[in-house]
Amino acid sequence: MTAAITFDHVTKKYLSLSGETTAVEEFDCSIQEGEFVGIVGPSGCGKSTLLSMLAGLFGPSSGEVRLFGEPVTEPSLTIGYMLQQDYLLPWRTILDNVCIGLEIQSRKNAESIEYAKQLLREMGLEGTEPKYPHQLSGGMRQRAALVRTLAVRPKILLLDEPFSALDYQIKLQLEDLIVQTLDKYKITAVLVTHDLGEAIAMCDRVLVMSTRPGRLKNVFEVPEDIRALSPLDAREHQSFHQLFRQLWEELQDEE
Ligand SMILES: Nc1ncnc2c1ncn2[C@@H]1O[C@H](COP(=O)(O)OP(=O)(O)OP(=O)(O)O)[C@@H](O)[C@H]1O
Repeated sequence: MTAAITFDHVTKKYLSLSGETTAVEEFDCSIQEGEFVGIVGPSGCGKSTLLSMLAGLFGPSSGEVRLFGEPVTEPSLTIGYMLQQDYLLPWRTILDNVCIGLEIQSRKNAESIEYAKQLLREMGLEGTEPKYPHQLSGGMRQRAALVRTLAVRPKILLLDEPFSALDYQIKLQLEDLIVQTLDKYKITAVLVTHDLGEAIAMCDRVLVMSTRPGRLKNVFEVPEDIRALSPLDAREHQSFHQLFRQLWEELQDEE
């Protein structure tokens, strides 16, 4: 079966006035359709660089990045990208904000607006359609950003530390919501995070990267008994603590 995502011997070097930086080196990995994969690693090891290449923002210096078997050459409509900041436009209502991707792609119509409204309801944002971003809490804004990303029906969702600006309780609620949504809409996802617990509680597999230049150092499968639980309940499970320690020790060697 063709993988949803393939990194094939990917190396990325940045050139700047201060010289050349090899961010990622010989990174090899395949992610199957419907899988949810976490990437953890020391600061600056190239995690965001990997997501940017998946999103088609720039290409690798060598090697190839493929989506469903096709080389990535430009930003793809099959990708949704969610960042730490919500980037909602303050002068637009929530409904107009969540429809912005549909507008850009000339796909805004009665059916797609109804779908956006359905997503707002599923994210617990019913009634916020006519409001403006400043009238919403941080957690609500981030949920609105998630709706904006999902409204264009991406096949792949990239999450770059999407919860790091939120308080702990809101973060756990959002983790749960995202896992349910990915499952419901059969979306493949990649999560970059510094929070090992978050990666274990949400993902099917966790990739550990080395210090820069980032290489794939190890891969940990999240046991089925954790994956069957909600991100909140997973944190109570014995296997969660074992895996947390393994990941922690793996990363200690890298700091
Ligand atoms: N546009 C750029 N030009 C030059 N160097 C860059 C550029 N973008 C990133 N880098 C460098 O490449 C390396 C990898 O950066 P990247 O942001 O991908 O790492 P990261 O693992 O996501 O980091 P963090 O965990 O701190 O967010 C870093 O050393 C960074 O300074």
